[in-house]
Amino acid sequence: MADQPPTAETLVPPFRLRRELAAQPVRLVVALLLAVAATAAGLALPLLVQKIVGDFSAHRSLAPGLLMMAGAAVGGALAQALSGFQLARIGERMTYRLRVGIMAHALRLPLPVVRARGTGDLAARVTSDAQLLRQVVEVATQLPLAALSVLATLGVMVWIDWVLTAVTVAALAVLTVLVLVIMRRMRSNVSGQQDAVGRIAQRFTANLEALTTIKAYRAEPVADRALAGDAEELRAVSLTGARLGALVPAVLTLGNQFAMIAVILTGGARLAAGDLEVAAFAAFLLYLLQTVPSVNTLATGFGRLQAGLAARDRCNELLALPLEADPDDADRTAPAPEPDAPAVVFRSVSYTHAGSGEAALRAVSFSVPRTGLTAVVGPSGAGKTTALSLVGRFVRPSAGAISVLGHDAGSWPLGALRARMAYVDQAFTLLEATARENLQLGRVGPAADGELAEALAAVGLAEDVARLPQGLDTVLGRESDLSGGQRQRMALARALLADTDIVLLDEPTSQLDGLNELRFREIVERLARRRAVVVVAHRLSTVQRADHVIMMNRGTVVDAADHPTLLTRCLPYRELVASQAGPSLLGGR
Ligand SMILES: Nc1ncnc2c1ncn2[C@@H]1O[C@H](COP(=O)(O)OP(=O)(O)OP(=O)(O)O)[C@@H](O)[C@H]1O
Repeated sequence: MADQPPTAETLVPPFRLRRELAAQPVRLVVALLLAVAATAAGLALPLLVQKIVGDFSAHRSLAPGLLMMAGAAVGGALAQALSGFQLARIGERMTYRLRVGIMAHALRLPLPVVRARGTGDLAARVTSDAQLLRQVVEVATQLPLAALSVLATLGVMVWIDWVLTAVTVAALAVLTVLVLVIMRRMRSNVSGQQDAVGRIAQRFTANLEALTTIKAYRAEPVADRALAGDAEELRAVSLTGARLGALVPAVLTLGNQFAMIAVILTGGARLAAGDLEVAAFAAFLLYLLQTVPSVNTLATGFGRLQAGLAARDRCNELLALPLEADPDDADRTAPAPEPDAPAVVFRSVSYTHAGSGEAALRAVSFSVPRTGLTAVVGPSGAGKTTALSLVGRFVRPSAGAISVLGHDAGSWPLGALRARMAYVDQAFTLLEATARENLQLGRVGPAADGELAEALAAVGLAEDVARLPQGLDTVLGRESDLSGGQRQRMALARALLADTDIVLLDEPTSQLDGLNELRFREIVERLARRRAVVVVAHRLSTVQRADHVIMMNRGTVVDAADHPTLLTRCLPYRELVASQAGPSLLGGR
């Protein structure tokens, strides 16, 4: 069903890190055990060094100690690599689920929300935010292990010499406080950086989409300036982040040096006093050196965790946006169309576009018969496209009621409502998919080749499609594209094949030549014999043949009747027709 996300594997919002990590328990436990083994091998090394130094002093054989050391080193490295790979698999699965989940969610958001957010910004969540979140998997497992390693090392160090350990702990405590203060500020900075990335992506995508116009008007410098402004914003916020980030290794180095000097001075004094042996001091120093990477992992890991959590919040903010379908849609069954009810009825419908101060439709009422051609006419900005959007429930009325096939539009599950309609928009949009796939959008089952050929012939596209490099299986949109008029006819063929009760056509003849306009009229007349065809029309040739004409102006319905009646009784309609056709056409059909 069209309203369902693509696979059972997809995410149920909100995105929860712990749930994702726990989704593959065996793999996670194996990864953790391998990481523990690698850490243990690392911890054993200084003890083995201590043993070798002791064996050397006591003139015992060094071979067993050296063999054990080599085994611990190689085994530890192997365990670390395997653990990393298992974690990567968990991370990739999680990122896959997040990406698919975000994309599925974004496709199901209301159109005005998607427009307001911008395509580039939404794309940034799937690309850079998901990537940032990906690294959290390693970090989330590295952090406890690093903490464990530091604690275990400290334990062994206490066992070797508690005084030196106390000195080390004091130095590390100062270090930790400083790093934590920096990390807290990094999270909000990462969020700011990702917002800025989204803004750049948004403007860049919009500019690429408008590239023909930009080139035609030599507007590259204007676009450059705006893009450079966005890039500058990102640079500024990233620099603040870089300043914070650069502080971390500096503080770490300082802290480590401080700890080392304090330990060497204290250890030297204790050696001189005879309270510490050389072998124990050597082992202690090795352990101290070994805590350095773990402490570094802890500090940088917290930084990456903050970045990942900021990205998670941004992803969850998107996933929390309500979908356009009602939450109970899945549980509702579609009503059966009332046999004698009109196709569409508007009762006092008003609508104001988000962000617009003025209503696009004001208390609009009209009815579209179950079969026949209904033309919606009126000057530019009258509200014709808005009315069509309300029928398709791309937007919902601010006031009033819309009924479709005898039932309140709200009582239809969204997917079932749209399955009753074919829609040809002003842009004659084609998906980046094969001609065959484009033609079959909205169909429940695949169409046979004969059926496709018939639809293409009806719109005069059979030869054009045959000339494509792979015919019906040519991917449209990039190298192989169609002309504006061909796209328009493709969209019409799609509407023909969809076989729905209602066909909504928004200015479908604007790019058709004389012959194809004639074809279009024939198709519309054929369709209108069995279905309700609503055409937003500017061309008189379409309007004159309509069974029913709805005249709109400034968001209201001025009058509705057939063409001859409107000509006689509706002055704005007469004026509209006269402005397009001249007085000679005012005579009627
Ligand atoms: N996305 C939008 N956001 C804000 N206002 C909008 C939006 N789309 C349309 N409008 C406004 O709503 C009003 C009706 O627009 P609509 O596109 O429905 O008119 P129309 O009759 O189809 O015009 P045209 O014949 O020029 O296509 C206009 O004043 C327009 O400026």
